Amino acid sequence: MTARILDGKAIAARLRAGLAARVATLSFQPGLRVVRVGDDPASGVYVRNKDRAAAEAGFDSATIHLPADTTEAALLATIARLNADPAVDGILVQLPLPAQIRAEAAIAAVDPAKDVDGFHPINAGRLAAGQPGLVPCTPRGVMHILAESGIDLRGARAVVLGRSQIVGRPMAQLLLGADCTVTVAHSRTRDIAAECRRAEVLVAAVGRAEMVRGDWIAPGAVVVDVGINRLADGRLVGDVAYAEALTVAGAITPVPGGVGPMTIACLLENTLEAALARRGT
Ligand SMILES: Nc1nc2c(c(=O)[nH]1)N[C@@H](CN(C=O)c1ccc(C(=O)N[C@@H](CCC(=O)O)C(=O)O)cc1)CN2
Repeated sequence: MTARILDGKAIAARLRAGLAARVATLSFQPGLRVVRVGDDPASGVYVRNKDRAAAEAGFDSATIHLPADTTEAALLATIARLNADPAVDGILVQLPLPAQIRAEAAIAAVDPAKDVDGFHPINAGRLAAGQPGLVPCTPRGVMHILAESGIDLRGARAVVLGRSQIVGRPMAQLLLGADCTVTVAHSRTRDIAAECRRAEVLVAAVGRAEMVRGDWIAPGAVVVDVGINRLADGRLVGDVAYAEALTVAGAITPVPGGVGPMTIACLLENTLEAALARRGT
């Protein structure tokens, strides 16, 4: 058996085209500002890709690039200025941040109505309470892939591997909201492989290259690989050993070309939503 490949790149392209068509009907351009601090090379690529995707879809997008020695107070002042700017609908602080800045302080400084990353505690709380709010882009992208691929989640046993604020926890909330029975497995879980083997839907978000082996996967399971790990030889791999998983899973997202492109498409979706809500349209 070879798993069906869930083509996130194609789904993201369709989502972006749909968003561009909606933006073209508006009397204003939704405004997005991405704040990058320092010179992390991977962040440079992601920020450029976000900026380009936003501009292509008709958003008013710009990156604010601050030096690596920026203080936390200076970053918070930049965020405060963007919070107060009526032309700005969405603010995103690219992670990781340099060591002298607490990510949680930067996240909490963003106006929740402009928090297009969905990381602010107010938006995280809304998601946990089942209330509408801005949802983190990567988990939102995973839900789009599953929906577009016709995967029935009602009553499914889902295992989320990883408990980060950015992916694991919101992912679990979204799957719960879609009527899955959800287990969150993490570094202290006693037998991770056994938990994964129980999954009909397995979402791997641990940030460890190829940690999930083929024999951790139940035959026919849907495997969503959120990991993006650059190996020493330059290859990009996920958290799942892809070649092994292909022979066991029923469906799988590749890396690259799976969840990653959805993160950027959902950032645009969040920005449009924030703009429509803020401007009362
Ligand atoms: N403020 C945020 N910081 C970070 C987030 C985030 O959602 N908000 N997520 C990641 C990085 N990220 C977006 O910022 C991101 C990572 C990867 C991709 C992507 O499209 N990956 C491609 C491969 C790209 C490559 O060749 O390197 C793929 O998977 O096909 C998009 C966005 C951490 N920081």
